[in-house]
Amino acid sequence: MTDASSRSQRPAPVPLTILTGFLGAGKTTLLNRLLRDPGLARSVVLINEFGEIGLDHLFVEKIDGDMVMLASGCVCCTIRGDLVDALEKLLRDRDNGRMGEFDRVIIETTGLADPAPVLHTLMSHPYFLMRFRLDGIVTLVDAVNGAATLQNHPEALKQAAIADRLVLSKTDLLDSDERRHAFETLTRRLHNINPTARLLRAEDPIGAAELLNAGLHDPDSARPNVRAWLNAEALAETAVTDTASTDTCAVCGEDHDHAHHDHAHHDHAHHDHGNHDEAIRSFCLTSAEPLSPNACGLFLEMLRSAHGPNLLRVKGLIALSDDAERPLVIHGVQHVFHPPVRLDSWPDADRRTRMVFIVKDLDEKFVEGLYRAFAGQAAVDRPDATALSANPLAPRAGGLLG
Ligand SMILES: Nc1nc2c(ncn2[C@@H]2O[C@H](COP(=O)(O)OP(=O)(O)OP(=O)(O)O)[C@@H](O)[C@H]2O)c(=O)[nH]1
Repeated sequence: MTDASSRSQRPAPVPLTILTGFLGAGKTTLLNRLLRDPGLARSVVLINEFGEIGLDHLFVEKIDGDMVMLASGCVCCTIRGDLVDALEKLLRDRDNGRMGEFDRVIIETTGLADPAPVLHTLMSHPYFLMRFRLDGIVTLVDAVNGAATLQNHPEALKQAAIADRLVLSKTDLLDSDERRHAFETLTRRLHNINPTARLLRAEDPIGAAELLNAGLHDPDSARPNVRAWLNAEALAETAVTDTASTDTCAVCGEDHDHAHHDHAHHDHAHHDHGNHDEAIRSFCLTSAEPLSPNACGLFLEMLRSAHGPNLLRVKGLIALSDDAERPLVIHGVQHVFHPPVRLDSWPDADRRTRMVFIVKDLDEKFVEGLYRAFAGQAAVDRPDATALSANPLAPRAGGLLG
């Protein structure tokens, strides 16, 4: 059999959605509603309920038709192997006709889960990379208790930071001015944490169309929908090939001359953006210059190996110099990156490299500087230039006494 014919017989990858949110945020309630949507009639749901099934049970137990319950423990750590086993079993059962066809898999994680390791499992398993495609991360946030949860539980903050869709549940309980005011603050805060995610209310008549299909693949067309997936428009852009540009700060909404604007001083010294989630920042780097494939690999590897834990999510479309007509799609969650995909052509007229970063405790200037260095655009940065000019021993025109 030729490569081409075996490829053509390979089943299309099944879209996989991760549904997360803190304990009691309303995941199961939303899921029950979603599953009534005829568009999701052929979905399989993997549920990981913390502590609900003892370890002496089978690691996967088929319950209630298309529901599969994962064993006790947290999907992000103790049963990551079980998640792999459960997904492999699903594929085997489907391929062998032991279970019906399914069009989608939804994993509902326990509220205590860090969703990143679940994504790592999917992004680094060679067989799953062929059989599944990550469709998106839907995170539920309780409109009443969400602020306190974000404050006290770092995993909840991370669930919000890496989401493609943020769904606010329990908005029907906003029955006082105090609660409504707190809710407005919460929505602003969520937007600051993750401006690229669509913010929705569970109370609204939202269904599969609004919540799902948040991935790179557009089910309505044969082409990837990179623009919607990146949603770079939601962020201020930092043009790394320009010497200066005026941008709108993603944190405070003010315009700045980027070359002279020090975010670190600006937003912490003058603005109160709320809470310790200020350490989470999102930004978009753009560049009109194609990057050599080697430089691109080194840039991503350096970023990943040195700052992996700080990269909550990285998505990008990169122009490469070996074939500037075929951009590269990158997608990383912390230190794990999906194998990069080379597109056949640009998705629209914008031929610039665009990389969206959601990071924690990582300075945008650092990432920008690193990109410049690999793109061969290294420049003396401003603090160093100031240090030089303020140093009486630094060489200058006219000599030391000049
Ligand atoms: N008023 C109101 N109650 C809700 C809403 N969504 C969920 N609830 C209630 O909140 C409680 C928790 O909802 P679940 O759907 O079980 O939440 P969960 O995130 O699956 O909970 P865990 O699995 O324990 O993490 C239940 O009593 C729901 O009835 C909502 O939009 N409005």
